[in-house]
Amino acid sequence: MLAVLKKFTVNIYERSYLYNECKQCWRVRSVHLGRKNHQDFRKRDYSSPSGAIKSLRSVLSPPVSKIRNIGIMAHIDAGKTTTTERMLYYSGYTRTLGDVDDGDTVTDFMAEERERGITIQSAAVTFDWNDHRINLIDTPGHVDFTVEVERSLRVLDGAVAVFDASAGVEAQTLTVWRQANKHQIPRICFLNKMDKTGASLSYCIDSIKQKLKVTPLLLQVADLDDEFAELVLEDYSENLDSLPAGKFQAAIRRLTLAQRAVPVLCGSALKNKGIQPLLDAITMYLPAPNECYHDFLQWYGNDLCALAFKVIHDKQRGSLVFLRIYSGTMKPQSAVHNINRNCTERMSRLLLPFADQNIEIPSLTEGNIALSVGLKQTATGDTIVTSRASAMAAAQRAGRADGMKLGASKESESLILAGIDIPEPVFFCTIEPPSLARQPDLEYALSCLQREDPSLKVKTDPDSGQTILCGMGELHIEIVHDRIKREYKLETYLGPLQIAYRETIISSASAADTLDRTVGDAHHLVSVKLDVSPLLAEATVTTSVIEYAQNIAELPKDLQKAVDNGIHTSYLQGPLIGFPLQNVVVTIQLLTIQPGTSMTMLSACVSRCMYKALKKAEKQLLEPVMKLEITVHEDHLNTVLGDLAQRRGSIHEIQSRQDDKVVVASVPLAEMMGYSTVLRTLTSGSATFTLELSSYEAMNPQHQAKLVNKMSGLP
Ligand SMILES: Nc1nc2c(ncn2[C@@H]2O[C@H](COP(=O)(O)OP(=O)(O)OP(=O)(O)O)[C@@H](O)[C@H]2O)c(=O)[nH]1
Repeated sequence: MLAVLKKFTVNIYERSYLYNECKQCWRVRSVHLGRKNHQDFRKRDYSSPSGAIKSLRSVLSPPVSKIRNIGIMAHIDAGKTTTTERMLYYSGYTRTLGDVDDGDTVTDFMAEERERGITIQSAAVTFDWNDHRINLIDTPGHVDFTVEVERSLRVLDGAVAVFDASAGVEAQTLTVWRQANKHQIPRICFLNKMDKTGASLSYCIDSIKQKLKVTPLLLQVADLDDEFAELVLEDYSENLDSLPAGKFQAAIRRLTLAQRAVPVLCGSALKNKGIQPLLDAITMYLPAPNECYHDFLQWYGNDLCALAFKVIHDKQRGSLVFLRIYSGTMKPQSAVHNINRNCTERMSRLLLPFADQNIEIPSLTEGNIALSVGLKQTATGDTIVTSRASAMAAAQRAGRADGMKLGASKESESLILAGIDIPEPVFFCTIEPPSLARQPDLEYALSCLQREDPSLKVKTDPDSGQTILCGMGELHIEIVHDRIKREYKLETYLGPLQIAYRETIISSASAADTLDRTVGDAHHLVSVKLDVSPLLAEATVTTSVIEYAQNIAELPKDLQKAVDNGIHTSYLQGPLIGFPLQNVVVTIQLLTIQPGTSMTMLSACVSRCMYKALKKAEKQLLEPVMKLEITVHEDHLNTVLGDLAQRRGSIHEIQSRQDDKVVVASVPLAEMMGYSTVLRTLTSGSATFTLELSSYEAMNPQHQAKLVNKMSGLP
């Protein structure tokens, strides 16, 4: 069987191979469709949906083996939204074909998405295909929203990677692909835009092999090439019986689930080509929820365990929480327990995001995606169970399973389903309401948005008291600003966009400090001596690292916490221009506290002492350096490279992609402000780029001095 399957991976230009492949492709489909002769296959109409719109009454919980929780992931503009719209249309649940260019798609439902033509939030959509329930999660392609992608990947059992067939594997696809590898998600590839000039099957297959390092199984050629399909179906039809198609299908499924190979299909969503075979492939090759192993399921048995993977705020219904149910049953009008927030709250209604409507349902079982109404505290990434008691019981089982006695907090930690890696924001700016009286409205809007989007951080400037918005990119912050205006009817003012620098030290220093203060009747006296030194670690450490000299006896917990707090406070504001520290280790050499001294005074003294030590050390400013990938026509290459040189950019590689060049470079973020406009002007709008945080790197002394002067208000 494997020997035969290998034919899928050999030179795709060989006619004999192509014949074999189409033959098998046809066989797989004919078995799947339950059609026994070629005539039937040819009659299948791939250009219009089957029958009238389906009755939504048929929406009941299907058997778990018939559920597919699938994500669509890709580079920006590869056609995810168009593909999703076509799937809904062909599944028979929507009557009209939505179009991103006309702004009337089902999944891009936020106003910003419809206007900008990009997908910002992953929206779950449910529909049925060939007796299977498909829960489809559309994920955004823009690099500012990688957290959205990660969040949706967490709850998927399989994924479809959509490619622009004229571009092959692009930067963002690679990022999302790696994220999918991390979650071990079986995938199939859909080479979209085959209708486009410059679309190349061979180029895409090569780039999938080279960049994604996977074995592609090409499953579909015949559907796109009528002449070739005719050859296979008519002239060679007598020779098709050598291999049972069911075995082929099973082998492809095994390879896909084991992630040893990736089925590749092609089509054109815009021209309605290849969507039905893609839906067939999703049901045939991607796994059902009960085929995916999750460690924690053994602890819950039949109890409810679900993960909140998305929160949206609806004006009428309040917050709507998308949940992936891993075990048990969810019912409306019931209380559920949130392990992360240690609170119990009531779910009023349970909905199924079915096609373009939300359908009220009496219950939903494991493997499904539900939309709940009424949960007021649950945020993205929270774990939901039946009750506090069931969480405790599961925690005990988890403890027993590990064969060790776990502390209470450790037990509950082990029950929180794996969280999402949230990268540190690189941009920030102040945000102000139109008047002081509207400050509470702003705080409310920001707290709702943060519940939806964990990559959005909100802080208060300790000196000015201003609210600071921290985000993943210019677009991210711009969209938050737009949403506050649109959804919360609040006109806010953003300060200039600033870069989140970091600080570190490159030499050690020591300091001592004593705080002696009487407040009312209480006398507080504390003395501290400590050293700060650079932490020589390969990885970046942004949390405080504290060590105690050997002569210091183990501190009681409350004292230790007060010391931690003091150091943490200094860590948040470095000595140069007040940016957070990284890679600094603090060693407490001496600590004496008079009984009766408050913990706040202890923290204040430690913090002040650390600041003194940091001031003495040699300081270094670190700036975010981005990985930049620009796709540009070769005519504009030199102009783009010249411009990059002026931006302190280092070029790593220039790849050829047909008539285009792909420039891979690293550039300090400070040089990339407003780059999209500049690039558009330089290349007459023909180039595209992606930007992603690569690392924080030391600034050279001149740039550092210039920035420090600027930030300190010096000429
Ligand atoms: N020629 C051609 N264009 C397509 C095809 N599919 C989508 N497009 C166009 O490509 C553009 C992007 O399509 P979308 O469906 O919004 O892509 P997306 O991947 O969802 O984009 P983001 O949500 O921004 O990441 C639109 O202008 C579509 O009309 C196709 O098969 N052929």
